[in-house]
Amino acid sequence: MRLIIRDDPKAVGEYIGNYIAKRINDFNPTPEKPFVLGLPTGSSPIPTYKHLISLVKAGKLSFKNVVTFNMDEYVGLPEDHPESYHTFMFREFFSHVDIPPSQVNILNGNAKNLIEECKDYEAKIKKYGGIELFLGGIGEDGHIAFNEPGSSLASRTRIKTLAYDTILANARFFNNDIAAVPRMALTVGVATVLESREVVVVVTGQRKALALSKAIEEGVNHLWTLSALQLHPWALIVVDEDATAELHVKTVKYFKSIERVQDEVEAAHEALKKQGVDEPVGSME
Ligand SMILES: N[C@@H]1[C@@H](O)[C@H](O)[C@@H](COP(=O)(O)O)O[C@@H]1O
Repeated sequence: MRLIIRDDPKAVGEYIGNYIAKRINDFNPTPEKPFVLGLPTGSSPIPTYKHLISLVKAGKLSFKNVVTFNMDEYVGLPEDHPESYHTFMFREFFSHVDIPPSQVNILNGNAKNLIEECKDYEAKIKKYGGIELFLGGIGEDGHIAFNEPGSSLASRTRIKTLAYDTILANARFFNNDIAAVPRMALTVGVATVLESREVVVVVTGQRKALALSKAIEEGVNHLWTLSALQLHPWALIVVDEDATAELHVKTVKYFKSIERVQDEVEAAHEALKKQGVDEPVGSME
């Protein structure tokens, strides 16, 4: 796992935006072989979306041959509700880039059969050959997507009851009316995320600091589902200074030293890929 520390959320967004753009451009996607990208909602990825939009507007990136799968959606919230993840994604991102809407996949939290909806979502991801890069965010309790504390680390896309902490945290999007926050969501599982070839997670703000330290300084633990990333061979967490507040100084120093040789790692990874070796370089993980 690598940890990249930047000064503030804007710099984090620029870093991740450039990173994703490079991955997509290097992949050289076509209609027959699209780049499959997993995406999150939340305030943390907004600077990344802003930067990706600016790259598209500058002609440096295109989403024409990108297929996206979103991480999660509330159950029972109308699709056109201002706080549905459908609305969020089109408002913050999809409406500003050149992705054909038919290539956007978001779980339908109003499906008649929610279990089938989840199964079909997993099947569709498989049909596309899996997710190339999953971008994620985390909750204050360390959840990735809506994989709340105690979620199975082998979980797949499913219906999930939201933790009270998450309902409280998300009340800010519903005029601070706790009763208005949906109690359930559909979410990809921890295993769905771990199965993607690469995972990039954005963590910004001091309120995420405890979750970050639990996830990277302690063991793999279903109470902090982000910690499952320790099992992924090609994981990157990009954070701002505020999010490092609970980390040991030696942890921060270690990851900063790793960053210094990151370019070499990237170059080695690329060289291996060119030789047809799929496994990413593991020495820096
Ligand atoms: N289900 C979403 C998560 O996928 C997201 O990571 C989290 C963080 O949101 P924010 O970035 O606004 O803190 O919010 C919700 O819980």
